Amino acid sequence: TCSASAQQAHCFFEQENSKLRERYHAEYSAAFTYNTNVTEENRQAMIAVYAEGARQNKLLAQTIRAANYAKSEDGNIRRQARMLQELGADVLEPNDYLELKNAISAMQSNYATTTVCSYTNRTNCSLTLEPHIQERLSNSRDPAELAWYWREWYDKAGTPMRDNFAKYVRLTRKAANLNGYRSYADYWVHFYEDATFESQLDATYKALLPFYRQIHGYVRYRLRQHYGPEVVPAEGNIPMHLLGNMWGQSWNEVIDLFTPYPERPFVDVTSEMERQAYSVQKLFELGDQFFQSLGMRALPPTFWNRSVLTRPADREVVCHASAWDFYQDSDVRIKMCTEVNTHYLYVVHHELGHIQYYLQYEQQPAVYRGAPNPGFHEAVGDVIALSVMSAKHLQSINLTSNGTLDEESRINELFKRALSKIVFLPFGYTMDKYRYAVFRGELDESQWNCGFWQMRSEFGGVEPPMARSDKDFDPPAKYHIDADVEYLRYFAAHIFQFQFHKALCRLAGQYAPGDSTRTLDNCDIFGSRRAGDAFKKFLSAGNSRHWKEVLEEFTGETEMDPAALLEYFDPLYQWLKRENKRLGVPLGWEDTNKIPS
Ligand SMILES: C=C(C[SeH])C(=O)N1CCC[C@H]1C(=O)O
Ligand SMILES: [Zn+2]
Repeated sequence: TCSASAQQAHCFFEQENSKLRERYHAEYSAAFTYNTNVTEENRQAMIAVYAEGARQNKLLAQTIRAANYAKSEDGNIRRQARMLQELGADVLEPNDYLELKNAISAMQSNYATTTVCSYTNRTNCSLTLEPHIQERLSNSRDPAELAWYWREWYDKAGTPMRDNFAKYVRLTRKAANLNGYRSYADYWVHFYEDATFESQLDATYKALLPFYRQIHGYVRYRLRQHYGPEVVPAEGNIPMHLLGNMWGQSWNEVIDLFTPYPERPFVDVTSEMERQAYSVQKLFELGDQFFQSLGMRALPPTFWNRSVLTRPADREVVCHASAWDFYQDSDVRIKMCTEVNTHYLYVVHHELGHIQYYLQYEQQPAVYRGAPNPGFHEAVGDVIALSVMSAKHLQSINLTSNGTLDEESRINELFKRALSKIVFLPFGYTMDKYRYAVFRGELDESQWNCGFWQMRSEFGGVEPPMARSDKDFDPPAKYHIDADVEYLRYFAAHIFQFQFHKALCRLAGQYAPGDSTRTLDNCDIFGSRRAGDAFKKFLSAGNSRHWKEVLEEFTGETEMDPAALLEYFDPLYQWLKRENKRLGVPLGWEDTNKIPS
């Protein structure tokens, strides 16, 4: 046993980490069974396994506290002790814990099983978000049809979940307070190990707002030209049902409505993939080959036979894409309802980024098998996707003919990328600023819905297609709000990914400051072992070291910094400022009038 050995603390944590491996394996196995077969029996079984894990984690935290390991003179022991003492919801008494897990899984089940009625055939009420509703939001150009699907989804996926959400707010607040946090928001932010991270979030949003206002103004102007002044205001909020995404978080699905140079050739990857009869399997093989080209890990055989990569015909699943680590040796899987199109080409790479991170840090003790900054985990796949989506790479895999773009095509491409990367920022900012306000009691429960839309308007200049009130409850119409998934990680990832991209492109010889033949937006790191080595070193540390240390070794920086993002998009930013001035496009927006003032 450990007590005899001189390295008592190390022996203790080695033992506990091997037990954690088995507990995490059991928890993620039960959760995967539920997520890939949404039944009441599987939901209950998952909650039972989590409840047992919570009981064990509580005992472990008490033992660590009693032994005062958090004060050890060994930094590694201190770090592990501090992390394992953070109990989160596990601190709750068993009945509160069960009530919380039941509320969250009820919201997740509702989200996963909600179907809506067809606009064109009201007796058919079997339409699912993926693929049916998303296809209509991307391809319909009828504002009435788009408003129909928007309202159907929010009324059925959001409003019925108000009581579960209220329970979730009450019980997460109780857990946070029992753990010594002022609120669940403060508990969420502590994972960034940086007391100033929330103010950096505010500063980054403000730094990018001028660029976003240029995009927002131009899109509103072009949408108004297409749909007319009855549908799109000249200076007000953009009605979000026109933007090609249920939550207005990315607008690239409907870029054909506002392509800067519509006569210029466009890299329409979706139709090219269809023409070449691409399979779902092929999308994952592309991603797998990319990581292998960098000298990184190949997908293990178990990935291919244990993942759920398309929606099964015979059972309900949680379609929202996710990557899973079963805390064994290379037992990693993805669950998603993949379709063959550009959107899922991105999502496949995003999820494979999580998988690669799992594989790179799997030698770490269980407690360190995670990212030191939640934003890192969400950035890995996106960095690879930045190379994949470049004209140079798409040509190398025969998905486009021209690998180098003339200035006008380049503006089209940069605009399309900005419609997901820049447009996303006010959305991501609002997802957590709203929940922080709710968790901190700054937004009264009577204002939970109107406050949500007020913030979407204030920070992003978008609004619902029709009036909403506090009889509605719209936030749970977004997966992450049902599933208790914090969102700052995605905002941070949208900034970090350009810092990673710049460092990797430089290592791959694909980028040099001031060299117009090697710019960030046409860099493709495919095949670069130098880039791969640096990425492996960064990822394999897992959560064993502070994120600023591993970031500095990787990119030379110690902070989240939008400079690389702004450099990537600079040609577009300059173009938009000139074009909006030339067209007389008004910038900015007023408060929404879709909520009672
Ligand atoms: C693809 C995933 C699973 Se981690 C996701 O939730 N994402 C990826 C980008 C933003 C966010 C979203 O869909 O809201
Ligand atoms: Zn992700």
